[in-house]
Formats: sequence, C-alpha cells, structure tokens
Amino acid sequence: MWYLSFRVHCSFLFSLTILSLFCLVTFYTFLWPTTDLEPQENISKFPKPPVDVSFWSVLCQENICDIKATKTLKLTNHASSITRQRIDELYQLVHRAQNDQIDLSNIKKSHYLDPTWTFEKFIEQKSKNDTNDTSEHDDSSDSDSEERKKPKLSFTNEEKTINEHDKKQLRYFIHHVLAKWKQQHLNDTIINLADLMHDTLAQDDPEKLNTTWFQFMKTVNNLRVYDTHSSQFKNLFKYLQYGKITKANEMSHGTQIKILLDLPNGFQGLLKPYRVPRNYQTPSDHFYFSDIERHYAEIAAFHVDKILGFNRVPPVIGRVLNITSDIREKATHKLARTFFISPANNTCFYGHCSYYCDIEHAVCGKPGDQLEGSVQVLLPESSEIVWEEITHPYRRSYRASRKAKWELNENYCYEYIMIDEYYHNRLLLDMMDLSAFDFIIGNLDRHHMMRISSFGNNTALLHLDHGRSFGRYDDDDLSILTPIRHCCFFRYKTFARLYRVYKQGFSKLVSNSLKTHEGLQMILIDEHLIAIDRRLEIIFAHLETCIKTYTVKGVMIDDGVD
Ligand SMILES: Nc1ncnc2c1ncn2[C@@H]1O[C@H](COP(=O)(O)OP(=O)(O)OP(=O)(O)O)[C@@H](O)[C@H]1O
Ligand SMILES: [Mn+2]
Repeated sequence: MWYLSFRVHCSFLFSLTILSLFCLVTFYTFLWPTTDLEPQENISKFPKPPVDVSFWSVLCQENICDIKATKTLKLTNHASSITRQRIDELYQLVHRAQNDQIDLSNIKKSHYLDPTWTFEKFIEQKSKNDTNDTSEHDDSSDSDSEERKKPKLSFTNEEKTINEHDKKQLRYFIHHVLAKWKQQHLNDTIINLADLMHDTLAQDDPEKLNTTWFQFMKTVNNLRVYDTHSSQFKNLFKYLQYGKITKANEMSHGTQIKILLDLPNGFQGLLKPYRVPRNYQTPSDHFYFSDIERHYAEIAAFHVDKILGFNRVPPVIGRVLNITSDIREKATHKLARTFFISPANNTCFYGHCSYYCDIEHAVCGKPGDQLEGSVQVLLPESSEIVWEEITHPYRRSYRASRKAKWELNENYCYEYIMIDEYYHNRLLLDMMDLSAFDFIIGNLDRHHMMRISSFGNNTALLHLDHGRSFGRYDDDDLSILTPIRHCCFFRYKTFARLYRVYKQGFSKLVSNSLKTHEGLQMILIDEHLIAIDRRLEIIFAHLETCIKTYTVKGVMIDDGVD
C-alpha cells in the first residue's frame, strides 16, 4: 500500500514537472516574439531620420485621416543665408523706395540711360542674325503645339550672348513698359464671371441665374477667384464638403485620376482622391512627371495661396466620401466599369488616365467604403468664358534625358522673356508671384499657366493643379525660383504681403487656417510647416541678392496690381 501511494505521488510529481516544463516551453514559444518586438517599439519612440516612404508600402495604409501613419523626425530649421534683421532692413529699403517712386510712364526716351537705345532698334539689330536659324528657338519638343508666335532673337558667333549694355537698357525698358501698363489699367473696372455669363444664361438657362453657384460666380473676377469676406465664399464650402453628389464623371483633361462631381445648386466639384499619406515623400529617383498626385497638397496649396493674399487658387476643401453611394452609384458607365472588390473586400476603382490608372494603383475605400479626397470648385469654360493656356517658359523638360533651355542659359530671361511683348504686362510679375508660390509649396510641375482671357488684358493668372506639390519637406528645390533669380523683378505689393506673413509667423497662419476651415485632420505635417517658413526666408535671400546687383528700384516694380 505504501509502495502504491509512493508510486502515485511519484507519477503525480513527474506529471507536474512535465506540465511545468510544457508550460515553460509554451510560455517562451508564445511570449518570445512579443518580447522580441518590445525593443523595436522602444526604438520607434526615438526619432528616426526622415526616410522615403515607398509608394508600395504607403498604398497599404488606411486612407482616412492617416495621421496615424508613422511620424518622422522633426527637422531642425535649415538655416537660410539671411537673418531676421536683414529681412527687416530689406523691408525698410523696399518700403522707402515704394514711397519714393517717380512716374516712369511719362519719362521720354531721352531719360533712357542711353538715349540712342530703343527696344525696336535692339530687336531689329538682333533679329538680323536670325532669319535662317529656326532650330535654336524651336522648343516644341518641350511643349505641346505652341500657337503663339514667339519673337526670335539670336546672336552672332562673336557675340554669343546679350551684352551688359543691352541688358541694362532692357531692364530699364521693362520698368518703363510696366509703368505705362499701370497707367493704362489704373481705372479698369473689375469684371466677374457672372456678368460675362449673364446674357447667355438668361436666354438659354434662366433658372441658373437663381442658383447659389451663380451668386458665387459674382465673386470670381479678373483679379482673384474668391473674396474671403463674402458670404458666397463661406457658403461654397458647405456644397463642396457635404453637397449630395448626383453624378460622378471622369475629367478628361490631365494625366491622373480626377472625378467631376455634380453637386446641388449648380455647383460642380473636382475630386482628387486619397493616394498617399501625409508623410509621403516623393522617392528621390522619381521625376516630377511621374510623381503621384496628393489630395492633401491641393488643400494645403489653397490655404497657402490664401494666406499669401493671392486668392488665385479656386477654393478646395477635404471631403470624406462613400465610395459606393457617392461615386460608384453615381458613376458614368465608363467609370463604373472600372470598379471591383479587392481581396480585402474593399470597393475600389481605377478609372482612365495615363498615370496610375490601373488595377495595381486602384483607389480603394478603406476602412469600409470611406474615402478621403479634395474637392475644388470647378470654374466654367464656355464661349463667353475662354481660358488661355500659356506654356510656361520655365517649364521643365519632362524627359529624363534632356534639360530645358532655361537650365542652360543664365541670360534666358533677357533673351526670351524680356524681349517678348507677350510679357510686357502684368503677366511678367504674375509669373514671379507664381515662382515664389510654387517654391513655397515645392511644385515642380508648372508646365502651363492658365488665365481667363475673356477678362481682357488685366487678367490674373489662376493657380491650378497642385497635386504634385508638397512632395518633399527635407529639400528646397531652388530651381523653382529661377524666374526670380534670372529676371530679378518682383512686385512691391507681393513683397509687402510676404513680409507681413513672415512677421506674423507664416506656418502658424497656414496651420491656423487649416485648423479653422478644413475638416480633414493634419493636412500638413510639422515637417512641411517648417519647410514653408524656411522657404519664405530663402525667397527674401534671393531678392536680397537681386537688390544687391540691380538696386531696390531696379528690382521692385509697381504695375498697379494688388
Ligand atoms: N478648378 C478648376 N476649374 C476649372 N478647370 C480646372 C480646374 N482645375 C483644373 N482645371 C482644368 O483641368 C486641367 C487638368 O487639371 P489638373 O492640371 O489638375 O490635372 P492633372 O492630371 O494634374 O494634369 P497634368 O498631369 O496635365 O498636370 C487643368 O489644366 C485645367 O484646364
Ligand atoms: Mn498635374
């Protein structure tokens, strides 16, 4: 009996040992991987250097308010070469010069630095060498068919480039021409889109005259595309953000997916869907022309333009859509055919376009049917409202193997822009404004400039298409400032506005504007906010260099445009 009890005890102890061993092994097997993760979690608490988020990995992230996407290291402010004090001094210099302007428009030829120099004679003399040489000026491989005839200017072998004397005279001539332009347009009446469309609508579609859309069109004029103080501006966002979508159609222009939404009360919106998260950085081996468009960049660009006081970006707001009820069920047959259910059971579509419109780069609802996007008010185009598309003279080559002319010629502004009468009006300084704006938002993709020619000569450039801006926050692409660096002309009024936002804290203003007026979260991560402050200083540094070379009055121009 004792022996039996001893054996039972032994086998019990034995089983207990085996069980404990089993538990220990199981414990380690299951626990090891978790404890293995712990150090990684700890590491992730430390700031990592900013790295490229690859296109493939980011597509797997959720596309609603992806603020959870790994936050990267806050960059320390890169020093620009200019101090706060110097920027203040520059402002004083510019301000004084502006109050002390002479009326250049009434100055006769005798006041030219060289009274024998005239623009006509200069062109005539230079054109002599040009007659047979067409290849030199044919930039058609860079651009789509350019209908406008550009002036031709070439130089003899002995004189490879424009000489210093002619450059000086040409600069003076530009000041003179823009002063004259200011005089001619000082009393221009402001024209709005509603007035341009009124008569035709009254005849063909009188009901449209009573829509909120028509009311908004009254605030889109030749100088700016909205008025922040108007009730129309405030109302507009309700339609873009919440208006019931009645039709979803693909927009045929452009190279990436964009959906035209029919909204209530006559509005139409241009939807750019979520593609990548806020901390996406364009891979450094990607060219600007293959960069994927970002909905948050469209939204951020609108706010930056508004804070800078240009008011040239048609209003945009973020919207959370239901991919099925807002898009699929309202889609045209052509668009609807590209919808499918992904292996993760999400509704997706890819549409038709030349970049990223395939099943590998589909736009998917996630989580569930939800999809974020930017919705921009669509401005009309009709027989009364004619748009003008100007090939940007500083456009990039859009080829990996080729550089554009402006990249190889430091005198490009003198030889191609200043001599071209097409720029002898507000367009020249609108282009400088655009250069500053594009530099701030990091937009390399300004292939064309758009304006509404039905407004006449005094028509502002519209700032459209910023889907490829905010591509990098750790790099400032100085080449975007080439028009300013080459031409060294800038508007007094723009300078004053840049300085005002600089003093008030540029990124703070942008970030407040986003917080107050934008529904989507964290449109610009801190790294981008730091970058825009830094870039504003770099613009001042560029202007300082221009001023050192050409004096304040040689650089700053008042063409009457606010
Ligand atoms: N808000 C708007 N109102 C009216 N027309 C617009 C608006 N936004 C864009 N467009 C028109 O649609 C065209 C294409 O839009 P957008 O440039 O945004 O597309 P994209 O795919 O980026 O084009 P690309 O690849 O050629 O740069 C513009 O050039 C302009 O003519
Ligand atoms: Mn584009």
